[in-house]
Amino acid sequence: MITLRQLAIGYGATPLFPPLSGQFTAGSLTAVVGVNGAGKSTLLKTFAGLLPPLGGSLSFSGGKPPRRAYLPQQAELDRQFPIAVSDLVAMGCWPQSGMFGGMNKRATSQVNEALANVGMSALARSPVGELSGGQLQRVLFARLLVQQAPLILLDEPFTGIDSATTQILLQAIAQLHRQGRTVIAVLHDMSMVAEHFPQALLLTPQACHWGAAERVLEQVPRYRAERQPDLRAVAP
Ligand SMILES: Nc1ncnc2c1ncn2[C@@H]1O[C@H](COP(=O)(O)OP(=O)(O)OP(=O)(O)O)[C@@H](O)[C@H]1O
Repeated sequence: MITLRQLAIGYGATPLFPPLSGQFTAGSLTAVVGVNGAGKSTLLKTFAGLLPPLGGSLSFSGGKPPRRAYLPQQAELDRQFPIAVSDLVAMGCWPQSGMFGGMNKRATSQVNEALANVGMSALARSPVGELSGGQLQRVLFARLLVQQAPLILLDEPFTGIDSATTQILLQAIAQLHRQGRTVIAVLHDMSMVAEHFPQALLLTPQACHWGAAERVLEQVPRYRAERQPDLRAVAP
């Protein structure tokens, strides 16, 4: 679905990591990992069409970019915007209905279903400004669900989020995967990657590693070190 050919990204003349080539196949579920500043968010912004590549190319099957649902890091969102929870979620219907298309029955039931999926039905009429960080993240996920985009881009969706919300959002991601969406998520928790993500892409300034998550994670020193005690435990 997305083919990278010698893709170079960054903000100045120097790319953040070596040119990247490969493919995100349709329906794949990939975690993007790497240390702080490796370029994970920048890569996602490039996929979202918010930043042009410095070099190489990014192409999509079908010739043009598919509809993309992009969830940026929470810090980049304006919490003070005066809007109710259900209206924020309904904004996810705009790509299909148009901004002034109004909410038909189908869109309304999509919004209600998405809020139920993330356990937020009871707060549908609450102002967004009154939500906790975890509640806000659930609502933003509900907005993402109603977008029904074939390509989903998630930037650190679990950072600073309580464990109950994390479990709900992991289930929502698994559901998107079962529906055949292509999901690319920036993550910091390597155990979570190992458990829930079949594919991984590790970015470092020296080299990028891309493929089956268990093999890619072997390249992460911190993850290898954490697993050493387990390996010793099963050794004869
Ligand atoms: N708008 C910008 N202009 C110039 N440089 C930027 C800009 N945004 C980020 N950078 C720099 O680009 C590099 C990569 O940033 P990016 O946010 O993509 O890293 P990251 O891997 O997502 O890090 P983190 O895990 O801390 O979120 C960093 O050195 C950062 O300082």
